[in-house]
Amino acid sequence: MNLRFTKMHGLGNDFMVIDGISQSLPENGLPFPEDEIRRLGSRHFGVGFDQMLIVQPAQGGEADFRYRILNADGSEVSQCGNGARCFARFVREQGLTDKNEVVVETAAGQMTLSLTEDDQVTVNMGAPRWAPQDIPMAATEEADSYFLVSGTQAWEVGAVGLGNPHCTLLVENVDTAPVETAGPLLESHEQFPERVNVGFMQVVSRTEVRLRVYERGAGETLACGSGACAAVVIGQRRGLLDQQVTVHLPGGSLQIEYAGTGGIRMTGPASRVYDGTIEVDTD
Ligand SMILES: N[C@@H](CCC[C@H](N)C(=O)O)C(=O)O
Repeated sequence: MNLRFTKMHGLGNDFMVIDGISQSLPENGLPFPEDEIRRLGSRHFGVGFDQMLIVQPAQGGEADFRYRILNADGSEVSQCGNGARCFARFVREQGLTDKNEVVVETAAGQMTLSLTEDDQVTVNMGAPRWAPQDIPMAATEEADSYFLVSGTQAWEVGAVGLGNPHCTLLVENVDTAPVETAGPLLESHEQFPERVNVGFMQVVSRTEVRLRVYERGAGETLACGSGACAAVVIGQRRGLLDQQVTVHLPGGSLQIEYAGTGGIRMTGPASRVYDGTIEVDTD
């Protein structure tokens, strides 16, 4: 069987997007087994992506759609900020909706996505969850920062749940931050039972930061939307940042706004790269 897909990206965080509304998928909603997702995610042996996104009909309530997110290592997760913007553009361009405001359900709950006239997408990412059990993280009580120890190394991080787990370290300069070495150690640190996305944030001013993210299940990406939201609310909690912050990532910039209550708003672009077809083994 042939399956159509669209390659998209949000600031270089790239996705293989599959329309599971106009194409029929297996009963579990997943067109590929985990090892095949890993192969397709490979930049040498497959399509190459950070995450695969699967668009499905909503299961109920007031949502317009449901979408599922799979990391390049095949693990299924509940939140993806850049993916949400690409998802919104995808359902409009595929003609699956004519709405400019789309409500989508994910395993993390409902989100509202708004397509703006200047071709940007704003996502209400929901409220930050600080309680350790909601991140989830092993810690006796909620704190502004936590010390994580691994062997002879220790790091001070802020941690927050946004439907997926994040921790963020403050660094002097993101260009020289130990992303390739500390990233994997912290991603699977024992205090994060579901692993964690690891952000390295350089505060430039109260309204501007630079950020690199070592993503759970994907390694360092050119941008991480939920990581940008996490870094901003962690910086705000420490009194370092204002309500509106521009986050510069290797792939480009996002605008993040959080007033201390309600949801975090993230605004940025979403781009289509190409449409393709792939043969799926149905045996
Ligand atoms: N790139 C994403 C986050 C994707 C999921 C993440 N790797 C996880 O495992 O939680 C974003 O833009 O938020």
